[in-house]
Amino acid sequence: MIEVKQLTRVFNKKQDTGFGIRNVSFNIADGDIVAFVGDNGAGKTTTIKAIFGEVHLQSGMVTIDGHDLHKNNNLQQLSFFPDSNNIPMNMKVDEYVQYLCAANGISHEEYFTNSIEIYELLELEAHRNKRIRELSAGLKKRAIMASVLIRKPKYIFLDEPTANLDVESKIEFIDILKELNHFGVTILITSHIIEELQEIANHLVLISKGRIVYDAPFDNRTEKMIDIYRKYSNPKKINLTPLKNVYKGGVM
Ligand SMILES: Nc1ncnc2c1ncn2[C@@H]1O[C@H](COP(=O)(O)OP(=O)(O)OP(=O)(O)O)[C@@H](O)[C@H]1O
Repeated sequence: MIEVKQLTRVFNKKQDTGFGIRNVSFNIADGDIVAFVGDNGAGKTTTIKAIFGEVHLQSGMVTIDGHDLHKNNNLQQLSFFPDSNNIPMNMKVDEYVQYLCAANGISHEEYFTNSIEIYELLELEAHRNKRIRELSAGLKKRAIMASVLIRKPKYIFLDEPTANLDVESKIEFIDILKELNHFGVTILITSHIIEELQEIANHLVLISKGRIVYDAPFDNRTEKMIDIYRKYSNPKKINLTPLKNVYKGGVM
């Protein structure tokens, strides 16, 4: 179990109005697929980076099975699937994967054996010696997925893994996540495509303006994530008057 406790990071001095996250707390039980949902700028990436120790916190801590996540190599049980802009573009795919394996205590033998299977799964074999910046958006996501899967982590945190993917690749990624969960991998995933989260999540955490506004188990057979989002995230209703003013005389 991962316990996220009272994480606070505000990015300017005005604690009341500054952007960031405030007292973010929620638990991730082993075996869960947590949908972490919020609008642009709500604080999802900041929270995930804070969990991985990549954001300096003003307060809060994260534990794994009751122990500090950031001590005794505990963090190696987790793997982060970052946004494609946050990966080293000049590295070759295989260099990137090997680097992350080495940094997370994976032996060269394990990297070698697993990489053969995972490159085959993700159809990356022909691209492993290409620089990441040369890859299409979809292939970059596959390279990141390879770096995650080869390490066989117990927990995976995915920040918009399906953004920019075509429909077929999205379905493949979701199928991979479902299968990983059957193998006992615990998952936290952010996405703006709520339909795909509806399909796989069994726990929903909503964040709005840096605060958790909803945190509960989710049953996709009886609940609609979009309805919970509308109720708790309080999305602003767009003022359509300017559009009506432009179009009131009819179209060209
Ligand atoms: N290093 C930083 N310096 C200043 N402000 C930051 C920094 N990192 C994040 N923020 C601000 O904190 C808020 C939360 O950003 P974050 O990237 O966590 O949102 P998000 O929910 O992941 O959004 P998106 O869906 O657009 O990716 C935003 O207003 C963002 O501008």
